Amino acid sequence: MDWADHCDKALHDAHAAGAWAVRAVAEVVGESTACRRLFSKQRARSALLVGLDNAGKSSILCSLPQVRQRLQKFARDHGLDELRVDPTTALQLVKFTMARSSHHRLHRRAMVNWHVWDMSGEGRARPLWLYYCSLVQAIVFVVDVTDVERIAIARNELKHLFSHPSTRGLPLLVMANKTDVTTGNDESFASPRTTPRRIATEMLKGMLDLDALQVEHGLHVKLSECSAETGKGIEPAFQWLTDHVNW
Ligand SMILES: Nc1nc2c(ncn2[C@@H]2O[C@H](COP(=O)(O)OP(=O)(O)OP(=O)(O)O)[C@@H](O)[C@H]2O)c(=O)[nH]1
Ligand SMILES: [Mg+2]
Repeated sequence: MDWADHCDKALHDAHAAGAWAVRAVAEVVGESTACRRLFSKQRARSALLVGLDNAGKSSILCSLPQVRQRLQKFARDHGLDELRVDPTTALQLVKFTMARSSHHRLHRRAMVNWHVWDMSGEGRARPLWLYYCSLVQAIVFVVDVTDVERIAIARNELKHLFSHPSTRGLPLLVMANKTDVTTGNDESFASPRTTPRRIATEMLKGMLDLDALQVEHGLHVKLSECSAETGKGIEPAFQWLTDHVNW
């Protein structure tokens, strides 16, 4: 029996016996790098964080507890009173770790080491999105729900991004950000009599053509409300991504 057969048989037997046996088998056959990779409880995965300028992409990352703690330490070490998020120039790479939920049979509480490419949303920097999308396993698209005037531009940019063959089948997390902003009339966009000031999340799905994108490109899509200002909805959204990224 050669090595590949040995691994196949070990996997088959382990599946039959239950997940605990897979771990035991992994220890026995763990000499092979390929096998170690197969059974490893950690994965490095990359995501592209995009959306129009001022949508709140960098603020969202900074409000993740894993990232915020590191930034606060940096601020303390450098005598800074407050952390300010400036518009991103071109791109920045932000790394953090998140555990997968325990529903995965073989890799309970497995860890994903996220490498998130936080891209500038400025018009002239958007062509970079297409270059970086071939390097990632997930896409996060941030929309500012108060930016009613530019929602059509956001939709076109999202569509353009998913015209790239590398994005096919990738999980897409759409974050409806700035939901903390009160407008006096939350559903105002639905009423032609009032000035539209905030997009209701249930309307965003249609406005971004998410159903069509999902069907056309075979995507896993999740639309999440959030606020980088209050931190609400950010962790659960990234938890979804961590659970749905290709293992
Ligand atoms: N009220 C409110 N303001 C927010 C929220 N998220 C971000 N902002 C503000 O929106 C502005 C833009 O935030 P950024 O995080 O720099 O936006 P960005 O998408 O990274 O922008 P670029 O890097 O230029 O593409 C900042 O003034 C933030 O303080 C939010 O959830 N609520
Ligand atoms: Mg930014």
